[in-house]
Amino acid sequence: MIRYFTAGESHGPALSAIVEGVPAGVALTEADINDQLARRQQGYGRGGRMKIETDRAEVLSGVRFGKTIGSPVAMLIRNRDWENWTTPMAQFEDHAAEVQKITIPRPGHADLTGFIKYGFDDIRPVIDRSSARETASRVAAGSLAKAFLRQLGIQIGSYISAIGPAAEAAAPASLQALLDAGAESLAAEADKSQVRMLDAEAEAAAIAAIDQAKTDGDTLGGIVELYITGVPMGLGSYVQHDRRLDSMLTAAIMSIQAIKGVEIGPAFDNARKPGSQVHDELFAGGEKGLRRETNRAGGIEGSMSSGQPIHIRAAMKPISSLVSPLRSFDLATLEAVQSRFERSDTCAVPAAGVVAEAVVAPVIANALLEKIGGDHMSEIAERLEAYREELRMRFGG
Ligand SMILES: Cc1cc2nc3c(=O)[nH]c(=O)nc-3n(C[C@H](O)[C@H](O)[C@H](O)COP(=O)(O)O)c2cc1C
Ligand SMILES: C=C(O[C@@H]1CC(C(=O)O)=C[C@@H](OP(=O)(O)O)[C@H]1O)C(=O)O
Repeated sequence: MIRYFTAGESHGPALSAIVEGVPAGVALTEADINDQLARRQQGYGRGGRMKIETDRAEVLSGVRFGKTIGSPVAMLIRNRDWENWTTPMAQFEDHAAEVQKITIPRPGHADLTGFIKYGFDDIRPVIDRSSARETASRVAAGSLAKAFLRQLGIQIGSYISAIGPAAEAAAPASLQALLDAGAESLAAEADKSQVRMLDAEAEAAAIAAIDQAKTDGDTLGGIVELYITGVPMGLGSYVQHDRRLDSMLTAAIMSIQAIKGVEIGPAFDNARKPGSQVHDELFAGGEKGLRRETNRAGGIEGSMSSGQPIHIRAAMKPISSLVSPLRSFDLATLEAVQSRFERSDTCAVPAAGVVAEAVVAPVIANALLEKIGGDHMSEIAERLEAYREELRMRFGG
């Protein structure tokens, strides 16, 4: 079972991750990790920090001769910005007297509640750990599970269907072909766009909306579309609440900073339709084998993978650090004041898509390992192939 922890402050010396339980024998290159980190840094509307950082993971353990060895993988991602923060974020020297305390919380961020919960007199430590800078560690961790899954024919990819107030773009005509080629083809296509959109008109509208938000000192959210292809039938289970694949996947995505809604397939649209227009009819036999000809369930039935692409949609709220201030108050004096601005992205929805890909990878990897077991790659690949073959023998395809 893959488990991981992250550590690191946004303006501390480095971020880190320890990933435990990656099977042995997973082929791994530095690019498998660093390309994902670079993708996470992209996106129109990101702030000044992304010009400072060029995230790269230093792998400290768990890999030998380009393959995992089953032991924990420790990774370090240095913060280039640290050199500008050695005084306000000093670990052992006490600079409290020289560093101005931050006492005005931003509405919508973790500032107010974190300050009170942890008993601080300065919001800085809240800002530094609640920051989505932490998602660089999660993307590094997820890239290991992604590599493991890729080598078993399971791919994860995402694109963005909405940014800001413009109507959500309908799924493009090319979507099915991209999914047939594997969800990483979908992601590669999305990565060609600065906003990771597949529709040229929607892309132009999103860029214009981000420019307008920037001019207005405002921020934007949007919608991530995530797909996982090649998932065999039967991962997860209906028998116990904590084994439900949909609940594990949505919890992982909901754990991403600023994600406030998650649905499997078009769940909210389905809720307004009769069952006859929602449920995917079942077919078997012939060259196509076991199948459904629609995928309105988003690839999950009975909390188990159905064998179809898993489709998850996630809503990201607008960034909460606004140049044009909102009303707040000073925690030191309780005086009503305007919120203060902290360097920030205007929109980070494209990056959130990359993070979503990373956080679901260990969930799928663990559900697969639970189903077929195995400690090393060839054992796992053999067992998965035997399972797929058994289904083909029984149902065709
Ligand atoms: C990739 C990414 C980048 C983000 N960048 C910013 C940012 O620059 N400024 C900001 O205020 N919030 C940013 N956020 C969102 C905050 O981290 C988040 O709103 C905050 O931690 C409070 O948590 P919550 O929104 O989940 O309640 C970003 C989120 C993600 C996923
Ligand atoms: C640093 C990253 O994102 C940060 C997420 C973030 C927040 O509040 O979540 C606030 C900003 O931090 P800073 O004040 O250092 O510019 C973003 O840049 C990153 O994604 O690597």
